[in-house]
Amino acid sequence: MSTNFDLLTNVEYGGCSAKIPASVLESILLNLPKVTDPNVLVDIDTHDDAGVFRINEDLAIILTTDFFPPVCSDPFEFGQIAATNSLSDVYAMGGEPFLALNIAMFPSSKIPLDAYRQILEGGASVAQKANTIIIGGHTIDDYPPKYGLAVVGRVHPDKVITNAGLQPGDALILTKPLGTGVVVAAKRLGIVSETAYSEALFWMKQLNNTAAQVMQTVGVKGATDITGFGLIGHVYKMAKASRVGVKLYTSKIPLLPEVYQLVDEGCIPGAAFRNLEFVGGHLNGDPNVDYNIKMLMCDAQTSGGILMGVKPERVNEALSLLKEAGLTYSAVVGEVFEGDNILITS
Ligand SMILES: Nc1ncnc2c1ncn2[C@@H]1O[C@H](COP(=O)(O)OP(=O)(O)OP(=O)(O)O)[C@@H](O)[C@H]1O
Ligand SMILES: [Mg+2]
Repeated sequence: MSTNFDLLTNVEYGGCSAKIPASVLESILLNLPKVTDPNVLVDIDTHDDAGVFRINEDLAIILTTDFFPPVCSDPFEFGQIAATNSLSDVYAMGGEPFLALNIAMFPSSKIPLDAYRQILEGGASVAQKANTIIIGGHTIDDYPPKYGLAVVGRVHPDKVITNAGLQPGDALILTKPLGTGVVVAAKRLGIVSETAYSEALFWMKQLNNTAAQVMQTVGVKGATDITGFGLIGHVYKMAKASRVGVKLYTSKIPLLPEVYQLVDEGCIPGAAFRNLEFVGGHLNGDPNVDYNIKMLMCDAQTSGGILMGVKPERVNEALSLLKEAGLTYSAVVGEVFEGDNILITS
């Protein structure tokens, strides 16, 4: 029998907005022992999406894990979104996932067990779509529930895409609309329409697989997926790792339906303010910049799109391929320059 248990009644904040603030994470990771193995192509030094290890001259493996509390009411959809988000870090590095483990925390005495079954089924359905085999997992009794995957992917060692690979002159393309954090907060408050909520869920369930293929086709070297630190936070991390400056255009940012109005009415989740604080003095905004869009650029995304640096001569090709693949909101949202600041202009 299937139960209809509303997971959102059980969490204060879910999805990638449950991550600890980026500045706190950075200060903790600084103290971990340094990695010296020459086969480690990417480690935590550059705060990238996943670790990459070279097996031989034709193969490197990508390893990543992500899990979080519910971001939507329906258990099956939560499983789908959490799995899509976990797989995303492999795609962001230009790879193809193929193996995974379930990682789950579930309060077996507080929530009907059937909801757990549905979460795992949602995850399994996405893994299947991504040609990824789930070969095991781990479950802890814990409240609130949390779910995600540990994923192994593969990539050619010369085709690894990193957050340190942006080059001055690159155009920045974003593949999904922003505002999932705002929509989920508004859903809890009962102030978002069912249509806008469904649209947010639709985008959180879209795999970043086609974006990864397009990146390889047009020779992208620098990319990341936009998640808990928001567009601004992830751009700042990329700019720092790539030693470049980035300019973002508020008028070009793709947004989910209703989110501009919701932010205008004051529906701004706390994570957005933490992300703005993280970038702090490195952000130089045009004083006339639209405040609501600036806050949406800070909104913590769950299972967000890929932000990729594309050579100007390949931009039209990349945009057509992304749109043909159904990523209809894909747009150039900024550009990379020699420097070290994040500029926001209209
Ligand atoms: N407990 C930890 N131990 C070691 N490294 C960590 C730990 N937590 C995070 N990291 C590292 O910090 C960096 C940033 O982590 P974060 O989870 O923000 O990246 P991410 O997986 O791309 O996020 P998202 O899944 O939201 O896209 C990564 O290099 C990650 O491996
Ligand atoms: Mg990531």
